[in-house]
Amino acid sequence: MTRAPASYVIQAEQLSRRFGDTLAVQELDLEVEKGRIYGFLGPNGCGKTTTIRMLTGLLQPSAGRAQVLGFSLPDDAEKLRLHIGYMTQKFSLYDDLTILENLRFIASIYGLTARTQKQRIDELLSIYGLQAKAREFAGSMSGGQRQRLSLAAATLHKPELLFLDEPTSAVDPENRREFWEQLFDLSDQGTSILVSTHYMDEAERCHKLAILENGIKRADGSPDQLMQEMGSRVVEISSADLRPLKQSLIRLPEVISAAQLGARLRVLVRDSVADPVSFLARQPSVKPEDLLSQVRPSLEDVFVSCTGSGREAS
Ligand SMILES: Nc1ncnc2c1ncn2[C@@H]1O[C@H](COP(=O)(O)OP(=O)(O)OP(=O)(O)O)[C@@H](O)[C@H]1O
Repeated sequence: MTRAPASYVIQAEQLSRRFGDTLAVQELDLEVEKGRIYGFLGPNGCGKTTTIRMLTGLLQPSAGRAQVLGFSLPDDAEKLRLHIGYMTQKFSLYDDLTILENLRFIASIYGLTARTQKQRIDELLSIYGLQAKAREFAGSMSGGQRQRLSLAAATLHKPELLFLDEPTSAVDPENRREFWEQLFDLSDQGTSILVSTHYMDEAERCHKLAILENGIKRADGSPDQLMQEMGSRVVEISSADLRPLKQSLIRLPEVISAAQLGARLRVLVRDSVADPVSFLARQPSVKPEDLLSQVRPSLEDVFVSCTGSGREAS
């Protein structure tokens, strides 16, 4: 593989990883542009962490190659280390050190000089609202504070590329919103970010994303592009009796999924059906008084369309 052009911070080719009989990541091709926020969307166990660990150089791929910031992996993993930041799923700082001590410790690992260390730590404590807590033990912090400290630690050395593995799974919606504001600030300053999530609303905030299932990339592109190209259309039906309606529609080969949303049924119909509203209205289980309308797709619809996770007739 040739050296990655500067416009891409990650280029992976046929990257795979096997653990015994489990194929955690299968032949993944990936391109992440510089300065962008790129999302990995998928359920637990789909291979997000394994991919991130390979792209950070911490885990050897079973097959395939990647170039990250122009370094070839797995060979140049050690050289890559100082150029990236990695916020792991679990809080990986020391509970029995203070916030300040944690940051000083990380700064020393990155080899920052005493002067740069102090400057940078003061700056980060201020950006992430941790000054008042600086001398308290990390173990006494709230979920939101821990998350902000983890982000401060991961960005101490001003990495060009930041890997975040499900960074918001342990915090409330307000902290999640604030956290994303901070990610956009970093992105505006030129940091490229790869973030994994299983939240649709977070994936929708990314410039581009890949949808992963069972270690396989099912789709990738910008959220808008994925919604336009998802291969199905969305119809909502308001009806008095949604449960039996759902059971009957889900059996049709033209229907990808049917999900109840309050008093409406959201039905994904394959785009081989020219007029999905008339098609559904013709079904015997749909009553003349039911209201049908075609609506704009969401990222969740894209996810269901390309992973086939909506066919269970629950
Ligand atoms: N060290 C390991 N040894 C054996 N199997 C592993 C190992 N690491 C991951 N796996 C398996 O590989 C698959 C992908 O796991 P991975 O952690 O990458 O998924 P994930 O999408 O990050 O999910 P989660 O959010 O739960 O970590 C799973 O089936 C997992 O059990």
